[in-house]
Amino acid sequence: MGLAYICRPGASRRSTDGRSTDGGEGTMQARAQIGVTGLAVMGRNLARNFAHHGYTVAVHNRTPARTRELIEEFNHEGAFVPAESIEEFVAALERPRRMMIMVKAGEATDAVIDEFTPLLEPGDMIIDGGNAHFADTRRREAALRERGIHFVGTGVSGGEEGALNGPSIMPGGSVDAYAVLGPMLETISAHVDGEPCCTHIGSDGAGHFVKMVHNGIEYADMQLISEAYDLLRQVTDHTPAEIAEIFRGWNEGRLDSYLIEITADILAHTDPATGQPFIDIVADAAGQKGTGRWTVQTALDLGSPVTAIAQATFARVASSRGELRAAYRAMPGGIRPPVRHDEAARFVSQVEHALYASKVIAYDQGWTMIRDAAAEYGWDIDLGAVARIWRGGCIIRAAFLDRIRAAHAANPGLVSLLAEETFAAEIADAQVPWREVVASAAHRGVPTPAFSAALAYYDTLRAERLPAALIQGQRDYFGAHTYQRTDRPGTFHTHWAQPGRPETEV
Ligand SMILES: NC(=O)C1=CN([C@@H]2O[C@H](COP(=O)(O)OP(=O)(O)OC[C@H]3O[C@@H](n4cnc5c(N)ncnc54)[C@H](OP(=O)(O)O)[C@@H]3O)[C@@H](O)[C@H]2O)C=CC1
Ligand SMILES: O=C(CO)[C@H](O)[C@H](O)COP(=O)(O)O
Repeated sequence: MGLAYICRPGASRRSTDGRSTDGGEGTMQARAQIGVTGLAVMGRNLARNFAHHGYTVAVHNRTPARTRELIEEFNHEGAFVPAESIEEFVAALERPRRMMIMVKAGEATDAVIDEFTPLLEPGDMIIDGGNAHFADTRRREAALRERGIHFVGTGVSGGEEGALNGPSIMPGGSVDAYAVLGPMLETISAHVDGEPCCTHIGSDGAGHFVKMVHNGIEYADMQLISEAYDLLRQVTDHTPAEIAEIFRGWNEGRLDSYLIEITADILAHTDPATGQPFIDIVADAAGQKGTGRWTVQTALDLGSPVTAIAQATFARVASSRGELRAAYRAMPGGIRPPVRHDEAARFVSQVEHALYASKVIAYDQGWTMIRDAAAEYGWDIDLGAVARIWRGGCIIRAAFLDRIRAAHAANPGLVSLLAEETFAAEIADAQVPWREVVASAAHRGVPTPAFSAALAYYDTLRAERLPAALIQGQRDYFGAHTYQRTDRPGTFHTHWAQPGRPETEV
């Protein structure tokens, strides 16, 4: 037997924005302002979040047991309309229907869209809150637009806790759809300084693109923090608990962020089974679901040089290649001893500089990629607003995002954070310790792929002249691929095999 139209007594009177305001009318034919299908950790908590904000929420899951569990555990929290069939679910939604899909990204999303679409009507809205690839979102949006259905690919970040208490939300899709959905999504999002961590990112796949880059930056930030930990562990004699305290201190300053905060907690944790530091009993092979990999693949297509994000992604892959690590393990490593105890404090300060500078570079790379995609796909993305909505709710929330927001607000054409004077001054100030840390890591055989990539990126972009000239010469030599000259316009080829190596303009 289906469960639809059973709802918590008392949720039928609406405030002016459509939210339920009171109770007292008993069981009724429910009309939900929003529906959520897919009730695993994210969908379940987003449904509860909508309900906590006064919306009547239709809930559905392929396996009905999850729907029943939600109702058993949380029905008292708000107005839910449980549905065991897709027909019941669709019938429970007010028109235009607003349904959110929170299922495993990929084939499952297509399966759910195919199942539900025949039951929908022009003007209805499907919000895909999963971590979909933006190209899939563009395809789905175009197909559903043909049928008059709005498809709103929406990035959601914040994990289980954020979904419940306020995530960062990155909706794409049409302006018309956002006019209807925006107020609801903004209401359930995190808020910082009274502003919602939700904004319309741009048309079709822009929301999922920006969420993908968020995750790419997340990979870089996590790798940089992990490298900082590893340096403090291997180059000084600090214990994990002492390093936790160092991170707690950093969290009071310019590195203030969710990821630094949880890092301190993780490092301070003792494994109850062994009494060992938790960090020492976790296998050192990093997993991934794929959004970092998509970021790197897409960056190559766009020509966006996201080197720190790429190294962070490859570092996860390398950590999981046990057979390769076994083959390299016996090779010689560092050529310098750890720093002396009395030098440790100085080294800790240098690592803080290196971490901050590398982090600025990684975020800058992410913004470059978003700008490149906006140009490629015709998305009108407000780069300052992206920083604004990442200040709360999401995994990379950090105090310094407010400065990125302010930098873009002051200069909407900002090409790089290093073109903004306070960031430029900080990075200039950090460059000596940053170089010393990377050199120190190399001397001691501590792997710092993301620190090193960020520093190399900085040196690449500030260089007056790059060895790319030699690459052009090589390409012309073996493949007649031509080159440009520095002294006059045109495209040239040198006939390398001919006597006198004459040059022709092509
Ligand atoms: N977990 C996280 O921290 C975050 C996740 N996301 C994204 O949110 C989405 C949901 O994530 P999460 O809650 O972790 O759940 P999962 O990604 O683990 O997906 C499980 C859900 O997908 C449903 N599902 C799987 N295949 C199908 C199918 N063919 N047809 C219908 N339903 C199907 C499952 O239904 P059933 O119960 O019947 O198996 C279940 O409800 C994903 O796209 C994820 O990438 C986004 C941000 C953070
Ligand atoms: O989207 C998220 C947060 O923003 C998820 O936490 C993300 O799926 C984690 O990615 P991975 O498993 O690849 O580390």
